[in-house]
Formats: sequence, structure tokens, C-alpha cells
Amino acid sequence: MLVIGIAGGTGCGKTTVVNQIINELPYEEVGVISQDSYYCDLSHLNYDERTQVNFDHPRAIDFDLLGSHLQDLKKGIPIHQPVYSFVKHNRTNDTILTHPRKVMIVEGILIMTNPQIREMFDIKIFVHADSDERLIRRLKRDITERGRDLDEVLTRYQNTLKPMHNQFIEPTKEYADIIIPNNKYNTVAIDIVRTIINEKLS
Ligand SMILES: Nc1ncnc2c1ncn2[C@@H]1O[C@H](COP(=O)(O)OP(=O)(O)O)[C@@H](O)[C@H]1O
Ligand SMILES: O=c1ccn([C@@H]2O[C@H](COP(=O)(O)O)[C@@H](O)[C@H]2O)c(=O)[nH]1
Repeated sequence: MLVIGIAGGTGCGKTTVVNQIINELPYEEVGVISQDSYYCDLSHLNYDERTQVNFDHPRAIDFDLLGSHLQDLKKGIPIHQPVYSFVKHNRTNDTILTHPRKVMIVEGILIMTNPQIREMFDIKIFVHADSDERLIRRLKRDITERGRDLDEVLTRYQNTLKPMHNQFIEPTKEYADIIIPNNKYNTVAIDIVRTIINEKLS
């Protein structure tokens, strides 16, 4: 199994890049794991308390569960990937049965901050977009798709997103084998990654 880690700040385009990569690749050969599925279970907190959580700090992620799921997949064992609700700020009761594939892509802002998880990646990719571009994209996405308003996104950006990005996420760029500039759609970089995957699959 080839495990590819794709990191980068919020709104840089990780999910979009993953979808572009797997588009046109054989469905049964490639699987995706999202770090968002591994936000810690916050059922012990009420909704208002959950809105105050710093979701951009590594401790927000259940890396133990992510690590054991990756180990299982490497051994050929299917996993039940949790499903997260950004509207409720919590894990749902649903899971997605995720089968091991020849290529597994793991994407998320903090996946390269954890040394054990980092070591599991055969290829490490960092997607870069400038912070103003990321903020604009996040504003549009969170308002249309994640039930937020302008004030929520800007307050969270100032209080946690920006400082956590600078402290934890941006420094993981140094671990990357490939950095994809993504201020604009980057079809050349996508083609290169797809070629690498196709070589593995052939
Ligand atoms: N290169 C790009 N140019 C313009 N908009 C983009 C680009 N890549 C992604 N987007 C848009 O930005 C938003 C955030 O992208 P997404 O892939 O969800 O980022 P991430 O997963 O890194 O948070 C989405 O609405 C997406 O359509
Ligand atoms: O309940 C939550 C959990 C996370 N977030 C924010 O999500 C982003 C990470 O997702 P991307 O798709 O990479 O943008 C992170 O910046 C958290 O702040 C949230 O808003 N609510």
C-alpha cells in the first residue's frame, strides 16, 4: 500500500486537490481518509462549549485512532471511519466502512504535526495558498457549507486559525516531498502526482 499524506492550511485546497487526483483513477484502487473524521469526540460538552474549542491545535485530533486505523488498513483490515459534523462541532454516530486500497490518501491540516503519523506516509505533499486567499475561500465555504456567519469565521481566524497555522501547520512544510502552489488551480502538479500514483498501480 502506498500512503500519501496531503497537508496545508485551511482553505488551501486539500480536498479539491484530492478530488482532482482521484478523478480518473480507478475507483477500487484509491481510498481517502480525512483528518476531519478524527476530531476528538466532544459529546461530553454542550454545543456552546464545543464552539469554544480550538480545532486548529494538534490536541484536537484523535491521532491514536487515526494511527491504529492506518495500521489496520496497511494490514489489509477495513476500518469504520467516523463521520464528523462541522455544523454540530462533533462526531456523528455514523461511520463509513473504508476498505484498504493500493493507494490511500490522508488529508488534513495537522496530519504532519504528529511524528508517528508522519512516518506512515510514503509521500508527503503540502498544498500552499496565500493566507488572504485561504481566508476568502474559508469565508465562502464555511458560510455556504458549514452553517457559519461572517463574524464566526473572522473571530475564529483571528483567535485560533492564524496563530495555530503559524505555530503548527506552516512549519510542517519542511517535511514535504512535494509542495503544490495552489493560489490558482494547478493542473500540472495534479498530473505529476497522478503519474506517480499510476506508476505504483501499474
Ligand atoms: N485553486 C483554487 N482556486 C480557487 N478556489 C479554490 C481552489 N482550490 C479550492 N478552492 C475552493 O476553496 C474552498 C476551500 O477548498 P477546500 O478544498 O475545501 O480546502 P481545504 O480542504 O484545504 O480546506 C472550496 O470552496 C474550493 O472550491
Ligand atoms: O467543529 C469544527 C471542526 C473544525 N473546524 C475547522 O475546520 C478546519 C479544518 O478543515 P479544512 O477542511 O482543512 O478547512 C480547521 O481550521 C478548524 O478550524 C471547525 O470550524 N469546526
